[in-house]
Amino acid sequence: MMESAANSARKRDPVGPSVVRRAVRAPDLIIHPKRKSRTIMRYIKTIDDITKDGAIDFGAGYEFVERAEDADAILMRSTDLHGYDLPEGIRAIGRCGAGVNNIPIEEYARRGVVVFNSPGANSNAVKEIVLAMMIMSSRGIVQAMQWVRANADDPDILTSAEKAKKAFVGREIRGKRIGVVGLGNVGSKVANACVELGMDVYGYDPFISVEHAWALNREVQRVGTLEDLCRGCDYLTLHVPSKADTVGMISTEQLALLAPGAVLINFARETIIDEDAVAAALEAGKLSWFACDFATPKTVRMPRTFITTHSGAGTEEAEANCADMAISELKDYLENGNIAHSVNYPACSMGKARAASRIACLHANVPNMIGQITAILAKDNANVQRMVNESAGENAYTMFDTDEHLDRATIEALKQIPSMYRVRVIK
Ligand SMILES: NC(=O)c1ccc[n+]([C@@H]2O[C@H](COP(=O)([O-])OP(=O)(O)OC[C@H]3O[C@@H](n4cnc5c(N)ncnc54)[C@H](O)[C@@H]3O)[C@@H](O)[C@H]2O)c1
Ligand SMILES: O=C(O)[C@H](O)COP(=O)(O)O
Repeated sequence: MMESAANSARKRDPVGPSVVRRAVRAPDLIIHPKRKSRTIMRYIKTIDDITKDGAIDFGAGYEFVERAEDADAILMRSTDLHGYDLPEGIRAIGRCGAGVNNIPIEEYARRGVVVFNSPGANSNAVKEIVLAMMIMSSRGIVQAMQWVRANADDPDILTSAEKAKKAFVGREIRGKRIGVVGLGNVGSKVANACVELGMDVYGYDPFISVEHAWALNREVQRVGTLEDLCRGCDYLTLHVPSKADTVGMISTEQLALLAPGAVLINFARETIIDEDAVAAALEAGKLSWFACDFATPKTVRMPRTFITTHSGAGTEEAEANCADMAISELKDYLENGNIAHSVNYPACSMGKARAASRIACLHANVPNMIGQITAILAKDNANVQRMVNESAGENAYTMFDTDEHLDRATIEALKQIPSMYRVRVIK
C-alpha cells in the first residue's frame, strides 16, 4: 500500500511534539519539570496513609510527588474530596477501599477523571471485626477485663474474680437471629460466617450481584423488605454503601421491629443510621448494645457502645490488598487505557497497547458519539485497527488503536465534539 500524503505529513507532525522529539514521554501526561529522563515517567500523589508502614510500590517508571498539581493520578483512602480543587492534570483516582462517598464521582466523570476502588480487598478484615463486635456485645468480655484491671491490687484476686464473674454472664450467638443489610463483598462474608457459627441468618439486598448470590450459603434466607429483615432480629448488621436510598435507612421504625435487647452493628457508614433514633433505642433498652466504626459527636455519647476509629479495614492484609488492587488498576489505565473496577466509568479492556497509537475518549453516554469520532478519523484517513465502546449510566468510553499517530488537528477535532470530556493520547 502506498503511503498517502496525509500519512507522511502525520509522521512529521505527530500528536504532541514529545512523540517524535522525545518518544520517551507518555503523550497524554502533563509536562513536569522532572520529566527529563529517557524513560517514560508517571507521577503519583498519595493522600492518606495507604499502609501502616508506608510501603507501596508502583514499580519502575513511577515516582511519587508532593503536589497533586504535578501528578497524573492520586492514590488515596478516606479523605473527603468534595469541594477539593482537583488539578486538571489528574487523569485517575485509585481509592484503596470500597466506599466512595468521599469522592464526587459524577463530577469527576464529567471532567474525564476515572475513579477506581478496590472491591472486596478489605472485606475479610471487616467480617472479622464484625464477628468480634457480635461476641463482645454478647459476653461481657470488655467489662470483665476492666474489672480485672480495676482490682489488680487485690492479693486474693483469683477468689474475688470467681465471685465477680456472675456480673459478666452473657449469651451465645448460636441459634440467634441475625439480619444482614447488604449482601455484597462484606455482607455476604458476614452472612456465611454467621451460618457457620450456627446462627439463623437473614439477608436483604434488592440489588445483589450474581457473583455474590452464588457465593451466599444456601442457609442464608433472603427477604424482600427491610422491615421483614428487622422483624425479630437479635442482631442487625449493616453493609451498604452510603447513598441516597441508604442514608438514614435504620431509624425508629426499623429499630422497633427488632427483638428486645437486640444488638445493632454499623461498620458501613455513619450516615446509614438515624443517630437520634439509635440513642433513644439504647436509652429505652430496646437495643442492648451498639457497635459502630464511626466516632461522631453523637455516637461517642451514647450508652452501651463499642465505638471504633473507622478501623474495619485496619489490618496489614487489607491495607496491602487494597493498595495492590488500586495500584494495578491505575497502572493499567495510565499505561494502556484499560478500565477495571471503576465506579464512574464502564469496564473496558483492549489489553496491552501494542499498536502505533492508542487513543481513549471519555464522553457522555449520548447518541452518535461513535459516528462523530469515526467521521473525524475518516477525514484524517486514519486506519483503525481496533475499537471498543462501553457505557455505564451517563458516561461512556471509546478506545481505539491506529497504525499511525493521529495528527494534532485530528486530536483537537475529537476534543471539540460536544459532550466529549477528555481525549487521551495513551501512545
Ligand atoms: N468500616 C470499614 O472500614 C469499611 C470497610 C469496607 C467497607 N465499608 C463500608 O461498607 C460498605 C459495603 O462494603 P462492601 O465491600 O460490601 O461493598 P459492596 O459494594 O461489595 O456491597 C454493597 C452491597 O450493598 C447493596 N446495596 C446497595 N443499596 C442497597 C440498599 N438500598 N439496600 C440493601 N442493599 C443495598 C449492593 O447491592 C451490594 O451488594 C462500603 O460501601 C463502605 O461504605 C466500611
Ligand atoms: O470503604 C472502605 O473500604 C472502608 O471504609 C475503609 O476505608 P479506609 O481504608 O479509608 O479506612
